Amino acid sequence: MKDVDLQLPAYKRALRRSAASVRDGIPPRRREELSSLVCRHAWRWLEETCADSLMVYVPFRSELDTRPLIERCWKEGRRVILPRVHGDSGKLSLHGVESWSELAQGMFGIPEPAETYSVIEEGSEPPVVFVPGLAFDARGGRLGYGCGYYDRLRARLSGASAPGTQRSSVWIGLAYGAQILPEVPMEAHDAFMDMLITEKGILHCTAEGKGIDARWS
Ligand SMILES: Nc1nc2c(c(=O)[nH]1)N(C=O)[C@@H](CNc1ccc(C(=O)N[C@@H](CCC(=O)O)C(=O)O)cc1)CN2
Ligand SMILES: Nc1ncnc2c1ncn2[C@@H]1O[C@H](COP(=O)(O)OP(=O)(O)OP(=O)(O)O)[C@@H](O)[C@H]1O
Repeated sequence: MKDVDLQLPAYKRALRRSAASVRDGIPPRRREELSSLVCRHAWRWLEETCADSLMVYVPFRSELDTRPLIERCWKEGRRVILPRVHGDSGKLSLHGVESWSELAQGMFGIPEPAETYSVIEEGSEPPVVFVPGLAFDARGGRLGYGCGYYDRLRARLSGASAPGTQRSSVWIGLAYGAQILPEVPMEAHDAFMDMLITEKGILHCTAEGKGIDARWS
């Protein structure tokens, strides 16, 4: 094992702590304004795509608030899919949800659908996945809470497409601009995002992640 391998977990832990405190430091009213802008950008993008279903998350702690986007999707007849955490297997199950009343506090205090509720079968997963995170970079690098739920989901969805074909789902990180860092450390199992949406607009991620300020639309 190389020195860098030994140091990476500690570096990721420190980065998680500092990214969480940056996010917590955005005043609640400002978080609400920024979230509303991000949801508008996300909806604008969704209107241009023909995806009739999408996976999204319900926010907890100081995360970007996706609730305006979820309500817009319900109003306009797009299918909203939410994850449920399975702490024992480390898996996320996916569920179609049509109103807030279908959710209850799950593990970590996140509002989640019930275990048996409108389960999305493996192999018919959503074409669009909106992803939470502590920090992102312009390559599409992402730092989560460190349990690998979204990395495992990504591996599962990739495996579901036929060998030799391109992955069919688009992964989009939703974040405040303050969460975009010059570089987030990525390991072999970490899933890259295809796009990021912040209050500045939409960024199509590239492996080089260069020219970040010029590429928001
Ligand atoms: N809104 C939302 N839903 C989500 C996620 C998310 O990031 N945001 N997830 C994204 O994966 C999954 C939940 N993942 C989570 C993983 C860890 C912790 C957590 O509280 N971790 C502790 C540290 C635990 C440890 O170090 O062992 C902490 O942060 O204090 C919370 C949620 C699924 N649903
Ligand atoms: N495809 C996978 N199969 C099995 N284990 C995985 C897979 N992807 C990630 N993991 C495991 O998940 C753990 C957490 O990974 P990492 O530190 O990258 O989390 P994260 O991406 O920041 O968090 P999260 O996705 O929960 O928000 C690691 O121990 C890793 O080995």
